[in-house]
Amino acid sequence: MLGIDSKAVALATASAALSFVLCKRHFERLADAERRRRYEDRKSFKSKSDAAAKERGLPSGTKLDDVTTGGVYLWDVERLGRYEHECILANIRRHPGRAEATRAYLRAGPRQKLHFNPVDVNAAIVTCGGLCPGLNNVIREVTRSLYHLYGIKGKVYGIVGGYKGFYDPNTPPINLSVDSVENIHHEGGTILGSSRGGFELDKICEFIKSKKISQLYVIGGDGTHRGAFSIHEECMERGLHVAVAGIPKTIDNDVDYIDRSFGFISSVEAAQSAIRAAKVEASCNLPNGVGIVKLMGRSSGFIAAHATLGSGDVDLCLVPEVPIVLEGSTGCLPHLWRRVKKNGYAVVVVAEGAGEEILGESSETDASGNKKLPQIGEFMKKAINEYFHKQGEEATVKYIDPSYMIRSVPANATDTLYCMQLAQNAVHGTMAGFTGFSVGLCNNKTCLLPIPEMVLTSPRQMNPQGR
Ligand SMILES: Nc1ncnc2c1ncn2[C@@H]1O[C@H](COP(=O)(O)OP(=O)(O)O)[C@@H](O)[C@H]1O
Ligand SMILES: O=P(O)(O)OC[C@H]1O[C@](O)(COP(=O)(O)O)[C@@H](O)[C@@H]1O
Repeated sequence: MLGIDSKAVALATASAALSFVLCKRHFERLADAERRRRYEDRKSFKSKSDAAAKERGLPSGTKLDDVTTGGVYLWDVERLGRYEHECILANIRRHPGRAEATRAYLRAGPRQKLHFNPVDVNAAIVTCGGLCPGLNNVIREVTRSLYHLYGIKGKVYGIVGGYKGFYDPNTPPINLSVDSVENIHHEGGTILGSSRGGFELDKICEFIKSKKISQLYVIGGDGTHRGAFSIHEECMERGLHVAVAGIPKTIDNDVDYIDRSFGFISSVEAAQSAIRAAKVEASCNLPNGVGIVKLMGRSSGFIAAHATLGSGDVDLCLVPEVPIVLEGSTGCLPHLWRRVKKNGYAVVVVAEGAGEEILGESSETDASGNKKLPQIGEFMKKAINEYFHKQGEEATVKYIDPSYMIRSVPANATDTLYCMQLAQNAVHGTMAGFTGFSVGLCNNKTCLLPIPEMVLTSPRQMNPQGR
């Protein structure tokens, strides 16, 4: 009797273990398939954007390995010994079992030898694309560095309203002086104004030539940097003696190679008040309150993810990098239902570029050629209402879109300091004669970065599986 029972127990245990293993394998296979699908999605997104970049005739990312005034600065570490400049190793991560080329960037900072005589320097500053906290700080610090650190005797032109301001008679340039920029860093936006679209290389170069400009500071995102590099190349072509420096601006934090873009931290901070408001609305409005906050992030969810993690109050965060699953065991609607049933309310943060796989890609574009985005916030509001209705209850969904409020705030102290470092180092770079470069924090050190390479892999995305 005892023998039969123990056999039965052993059999039952073995069969339970087997079904556990099979079940586990099944779920592992499902998880693998999902990971694979996401990987393929990301790969096809990247190859599409690379193909689009090629079609639009963007710079191919040529590497120059010499330090000249026309140089772009990306070196193999083995060759660093040939130069007297300090470099910062770029790709410090090593994948086990994979050989990697080591790259390094030229460290930014003042140089002993100046290429330009400060007496002869006329400069121009332009801000392009969407707004971002810190634009005024950069304008202020470039102007102050030119006059205070290097004592230039020429003019600093503020180009009004983006690239068009180089040639639009309705928006003539303004003169920037140490006095006129003294207090601008307390304000959001840009005192110069900005715009999308409009880039007439010939007219821009004509302006540069006619005003005898020898240094151009271009503050903008990947589109603006593509323009900046074209200006640099055209100036070289025409034999104009001009140093062109980019200062990367993006509220979305999607310019590649840099640790973070200026203004990003201020925006994440500004998003906190919207999330707090959504929480108050959701928790006070019965029945079943849900607060949705839409944040910027065209093709990457850096702001949404950082604001979410920084707040600790968000139940669901949707980003472009992770396809949205609405229903089913891993669906976000049942998840929200469970959160509301447990806590009485729920808070959702959604990046504006999330959910294209559900809503489809728009064929419309803005003046710069950036594609318009479907209305994911409104879509989620409707989907949540319908889901609760299907469960036999009503939800009270409040939708908040604070996008412009978040990018129009002044820079906080951290970004103010960062903007100062970027601006000063852009000026150090141009005064030393470097051109066609951008400046940014790389592994926590300010570096001069090669524009063609930087724009080739921008916009970057978050790695949802990253650490
Ligand atoms: N490939 C390019 N070559 C030259 N100018 C460009 C290019 N792409 C965009 N621009 C110009 O740069 C400016 C800003 O571009 P936009 O895409 O709106 O913002 P961002 O620079 O923030 O990406 C616009 O005036 C646009 O016309
Ligand atoms: O409505 P606008 O001014 O075109 O700006 C909206 C877009 O600008 C962005 O802030 C990014 O702009 P930039 O690439 O110019 O930094 C996106 O997040 C957003 O989609």
